[in-house]
Amino acid sequence: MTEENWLYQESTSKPDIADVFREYDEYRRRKGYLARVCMSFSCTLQSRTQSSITYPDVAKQVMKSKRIQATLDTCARQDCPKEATTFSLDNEEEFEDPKQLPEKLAFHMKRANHLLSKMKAGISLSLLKLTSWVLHRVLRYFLSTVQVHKGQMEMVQKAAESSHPLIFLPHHRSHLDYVVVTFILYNYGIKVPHVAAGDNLMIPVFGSFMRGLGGYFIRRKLDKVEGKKDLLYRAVLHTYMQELLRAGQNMEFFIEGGRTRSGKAAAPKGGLLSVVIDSYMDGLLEDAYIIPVSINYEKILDGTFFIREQMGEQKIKETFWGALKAVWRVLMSHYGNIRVDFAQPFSLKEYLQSAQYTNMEARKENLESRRNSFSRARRSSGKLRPSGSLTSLYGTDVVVEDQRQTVKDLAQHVVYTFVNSSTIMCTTMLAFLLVTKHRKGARLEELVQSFEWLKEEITFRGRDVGFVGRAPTVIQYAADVLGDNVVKKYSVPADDSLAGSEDSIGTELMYFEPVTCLPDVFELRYYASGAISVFLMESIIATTVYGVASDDLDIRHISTTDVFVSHDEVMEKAQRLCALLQYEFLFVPPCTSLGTELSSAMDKLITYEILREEESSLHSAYTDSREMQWAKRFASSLKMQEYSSDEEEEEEVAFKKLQVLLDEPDCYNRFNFLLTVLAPYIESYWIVVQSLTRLLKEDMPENEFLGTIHQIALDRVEDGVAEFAESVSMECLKNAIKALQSIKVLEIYYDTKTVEFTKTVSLCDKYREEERLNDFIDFIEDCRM
Ligand SMILES: CCCCCCCCCCCCCCCC(=O)SCCNC(=O)CCNC(=O)[C@H](O)C(C)(C)COP(=O)(O)OP(=O)(O)OC[C@H]1O[C@@H](n2cnc3c(N)ncnc32)[C@H](O)[C@@H]1OP(=O)(O)O
Repeated sequence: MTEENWLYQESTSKPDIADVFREYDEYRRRKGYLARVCMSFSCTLQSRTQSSITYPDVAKQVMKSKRIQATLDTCARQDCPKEATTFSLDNEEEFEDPKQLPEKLAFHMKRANHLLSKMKAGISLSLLKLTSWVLHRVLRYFLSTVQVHKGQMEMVQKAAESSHPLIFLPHHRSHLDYVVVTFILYNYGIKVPHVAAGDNLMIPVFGSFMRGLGGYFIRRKLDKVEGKKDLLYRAVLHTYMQELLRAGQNMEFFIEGGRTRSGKAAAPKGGLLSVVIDSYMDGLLEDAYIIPVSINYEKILDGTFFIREQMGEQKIKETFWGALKAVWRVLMSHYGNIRVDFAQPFSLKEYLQSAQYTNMEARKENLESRRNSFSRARRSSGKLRPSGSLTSLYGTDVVVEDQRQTVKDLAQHVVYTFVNSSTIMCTTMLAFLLVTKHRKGARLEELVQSFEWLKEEITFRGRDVGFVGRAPTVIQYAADVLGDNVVKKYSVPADDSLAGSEDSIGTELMYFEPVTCLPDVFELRYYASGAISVFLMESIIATTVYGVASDDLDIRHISTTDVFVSHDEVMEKAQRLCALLQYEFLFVPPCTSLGTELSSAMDKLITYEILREEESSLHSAYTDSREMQWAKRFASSLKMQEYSSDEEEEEEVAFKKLQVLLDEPDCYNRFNFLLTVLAPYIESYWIVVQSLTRLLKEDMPENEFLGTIHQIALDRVEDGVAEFAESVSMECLKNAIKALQSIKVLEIYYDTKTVEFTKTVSLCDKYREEERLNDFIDFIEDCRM
């Protein structure tokens, strides 16, 4: 048996994991020859067949809907010479030339029909059957298994038995994502979803297939002209989705709005999700089940498209020939195993109700009154009304901020769930170890030790790993799957200085070395990113402790020096670090407080004996005057004076301090490991904040600023001074600018003095003082390894 086959057998030997290919084969084998031939095309894994499921065309209902009628009226009136102030159709006398109205109405009606026909899906059962049959054969060319968790599939099937639509929200990594999700659902006898596809995918032949398999096409930017809402387009999309939901159709969309370029989840978009929430608010939908999905690959199929973009190059446009070439490349390669995780389905209704209790009372009242007012409106006269929405995509006015937050919260909850419930594949584990613990490379024995340690850490934190088997075999397999451009694998004689093990002189040792130079390092980092979420919060605390104690802490070797940091300073600065990295990671779900999560991460570091907590009073706690001053400032910011009016008492307030213990190898290694998890990001952010001093002299066009910092990052790598080559990541630099804007260090405005109203970056007033800006830069500088 070859090594690969062995691993294939092993990886599906977990009792709760099913391989869709193998289940299909066994099912067909059990059925006998005749049945096998007859059911060749229609075979699904479950007794419930797809033939009993219907996929109605809702186009007629869309065009007849009140929302579309009212929007047509609005658009027609907007085009007429004199604007009307009301949406009612019976106000024609207000126009200079009432004859124009029907003409304009007809024009917009034609446009609405055109938009809808370009958008809508047309699911064909025969095409689904044929595609499933083809996929069962073709996918095996380049995949070993498509694994699902049996318990999860049972939960999804149970949810599908209810009368409510299922909303699948997957993490978007590859073009194979939607194929695999529909393929699995089809095979498990679940109604396949309608999937929102960006209109860039409307390419000849492929586009038509996609429609027949559930794809409907949406613009990736709703409004063609910036600042002007395309009301008709929004209304068509909104109504189309609502009618699908009303008809009980399942849905799927990629809430991040595109494939991840870094391997991490991107900030979610709220447009399509707002329609689902709006449908519930409108009373059109009694309930729906939300199902976050994560699709985990051993090797990503989409090649290295993201490397170009991380290096600052333009995205390549999707074309027919490009798609054909990609299919051919995929068929000629091997991509190992895929594991698809469906998180526990949750009821939208229950989520919104519990959000009402946990979130602000005000939001609750808004939602309630909104729902009630809509029900009243529907019961009242049959007159046309604009049906403008307050929570959603189609708002005739501005979406209320409070309602927008409800949608954002749900979107973040979904992203948090799919990131934190994803299975960690063996390639991710190997890449993660190679960018953190073994950046300079390691012998197989060393990697085996680290691999087993990492597996234990992952499973201890309640996450699953996507393989079974002995670590040495898994590591070698993972290195082969990742390929030579990511991990170099070679043999070295045991007496080589690299090997260094005395008892193995004369034999050969396997040595693994990550490729850490540009641009290939982005591929390595891409895979490694999948494991960051496991250690994220602990890494934030470790990085902050290091930042706070940087003057006294030398992490180059084990040290027995007593180093103390203030507990509250660490907590406060950790929150600031999270705010700075807000576009890189989602630290906590919206229903949880960041402070609580940081505290429990700190408790973990205390348990590992990296930190020791000590209680002490303010006046004796710190010999260092900087910390003393900080502690006093912090005390006053906590409004201690409310409890103690005189200075004497304030001085006696107990403060927690933390001793940093790096005298044991285990603690020292873990602390260093935690620092390396975030270190490349810190380096990118440091490059950006350092460059802020340029803005002290004058504001800069945003593109020029971004270009300058990208060039600085590239030069640092070329000059050999960059610690991490991946710090040049364009996505990271852009995220840093967005975060600085969000925490009000930077502001971006349109320069009206230029002809094209150039987007310009400038420092916020507070940071125009050099001293203040330097303080801020120092904070990031201190966190750098
Ligand atoms: C067996 C067989 C197997 C084979 C099987 C094959 C399957 C064959 C299927 C093919 C399937 C392909 C699938 C490809 C996969 C992709 O193409 S992924 C890319 C396309 N998908 C997406 O982007 C989905 C997520 N994106 C969104 O939801 C975005 O919001 C939209 C709808 C695209 C719009 O984006 P945008 O124009 O950038 O605007 P955005 O700022 O998000 O907001 C738009 C409006 O939404 C509303 N909105 C936004 N956020 C909020 C909020 N938080 N609260 C309330 N309202 C909000 C507002 O009205 C807002 O307008 P404003 O009031 O701000 O003016």
